[in-house]
Amino acid sequence: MAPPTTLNAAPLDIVEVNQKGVKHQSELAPYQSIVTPSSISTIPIINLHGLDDPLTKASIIKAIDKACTDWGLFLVVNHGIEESTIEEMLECVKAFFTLPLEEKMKYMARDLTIPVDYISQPNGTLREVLRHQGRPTSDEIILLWPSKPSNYKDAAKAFLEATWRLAMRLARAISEGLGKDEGYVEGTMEDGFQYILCNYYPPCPNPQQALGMGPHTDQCHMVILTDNVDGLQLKHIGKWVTVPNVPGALVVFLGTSMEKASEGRYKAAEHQVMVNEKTARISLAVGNGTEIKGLDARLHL
Ligand SMILES: O=C(O)CCC(=O)C(=O)O
Ligand SMILES: [Fe+2]
Repeated sequence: MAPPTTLNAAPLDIVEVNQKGVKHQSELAPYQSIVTPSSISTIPIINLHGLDDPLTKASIIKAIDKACTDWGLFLVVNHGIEESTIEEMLECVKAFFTLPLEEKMKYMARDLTIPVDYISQPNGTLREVLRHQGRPTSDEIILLWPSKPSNYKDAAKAFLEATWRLAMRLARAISEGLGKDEGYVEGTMEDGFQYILCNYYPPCPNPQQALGMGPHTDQCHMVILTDNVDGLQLKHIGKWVTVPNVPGALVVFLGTSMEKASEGRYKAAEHQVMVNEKTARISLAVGNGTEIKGLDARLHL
């Protein structure tokens, strides 16, 4: 068996980021002074193959603990979610956002009791977002999810269930990395809440002058995210670092309740989103956390 590996992403230095079309720091607006020129700034990519093998588990747990401590964000490969499950969900979400506006508007929540919502251009951004609960769920809730494209409900159910299983595996690994019982974090997620934000960012002719989403942290234990192109940025030691879109990898980052569960050892990842001049970007951000009930759950979306 191959030893577990903690691969390092290519250094996010100015040259590499420039090759991706982002301008030099001095040409950017202040909030986009983003580039970390140091080659030591490499976002960890953790290979989860071997996480269930007693021989290799400890070193993977150590790598996860280090990534959580140093970054609050890491990429995972061999994460156990089928490529086809992710692809189908991305395709469904893309198809949803290409529907006519009046069709999408059917999902605008009329009141706070409805656990599905579509918003066009929140806070003056160009973004569109479809968001809904993944857990707890029921046939009645799933009925409210988009009916177009026709496979949306099945694709979302499969994707969200697989994502929750991955969140549980990571919760166990994180607990051990914290020196606690394996079930420490998982125990707080027994009747846990899960939500998905499907974000669509159209191309923007002046990407230097706009942000897809401003700086924030998310209120959950961990977000598991996939996208079709770079755009997500993490604040790391005072600088914005672009999180690379690595084929086959998922992004994992910590939310505010994990900061609390870790008694401050880990920090919630502050992040923002850049827009792209040429390419529309879709991201699926799945928040996984503790139980949240009733109206609070709806407000949390
Ligand atoms: O689009 C992204 O990469 C991040 C989205 C995000 O931060 C969110 O939905 O809370
Ligand atoms: Fe976020």
